[in-house]
Amino acid sequence: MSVLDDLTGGLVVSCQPLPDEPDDPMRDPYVQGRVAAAVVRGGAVAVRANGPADIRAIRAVLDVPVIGLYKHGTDDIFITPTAAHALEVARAGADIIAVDATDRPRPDGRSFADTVRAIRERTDALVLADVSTTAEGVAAVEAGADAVATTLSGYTLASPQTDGPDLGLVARLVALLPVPVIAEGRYRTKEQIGRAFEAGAHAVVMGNAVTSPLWITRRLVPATPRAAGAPEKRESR
Ligand SMILES: CC(=O)N[C@H](C=O)[C@@H](O)[C@H](O)[C@H](O)COP(=O)(O)O
Repeated sequence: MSVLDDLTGGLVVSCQPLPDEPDDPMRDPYVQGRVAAAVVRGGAVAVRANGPADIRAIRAVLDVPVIGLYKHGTDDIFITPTAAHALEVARAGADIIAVDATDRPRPDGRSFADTVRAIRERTDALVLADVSTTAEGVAAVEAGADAVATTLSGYTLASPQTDGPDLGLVARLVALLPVPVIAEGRYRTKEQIGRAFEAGAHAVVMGNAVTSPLWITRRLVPATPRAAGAPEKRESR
């Protein structure tokens, strides 16, 4: 029995401030802990969170599985770029560590397979490979990943740049891989969640559409007459 079984057929909610918004008022471990508690009360089977401080704050108040990651740096690979980042995530209480497994150079020069080996030597936490293509998913499993997520489709040169989720990638990975495939990346609606499960997803991760008031409000405001001529990034006081 693995912690991945607890995610089966469920909604995972990603509780993170907006990455490109240093002043996102949600950037606060206490706040993310409350957000995580709320989504679990609403039925989320697990949460995904970024950085040791947020992961610790969430772990302190919740028993559900935590998928942890550590966004760091300005290189292409910034989701848990090294084994050292992964171990910090595990120490903070994550059960599953999300690691960029795309086919791009890693900042420390190691391969994804080496990174997984180094993680395995030091922790029992599982490794979730965040990929953008079918080939990356296959390679990630060969390298020892316990599960694969479509998180990075749409964010690499090798993947389609679409507004919606990459449901085709979910289906292709499910057909090829012996490990759970998690659908993640731009899921916004119940219909998209349903289609991901029809494609064989083990679980679906939803982020900003649930947990970012800043992101949600910015998408709604342009529909109002007040928005005409208003400065683009206006925040409420
Ligand atoms: C590409 C990248 O860095 N994705 C990150 C992964 O952890 C997060 O910034 C996303 O918010 C999250 O995965 C899900 O968010 P949404 O459901 O809004 O796509």
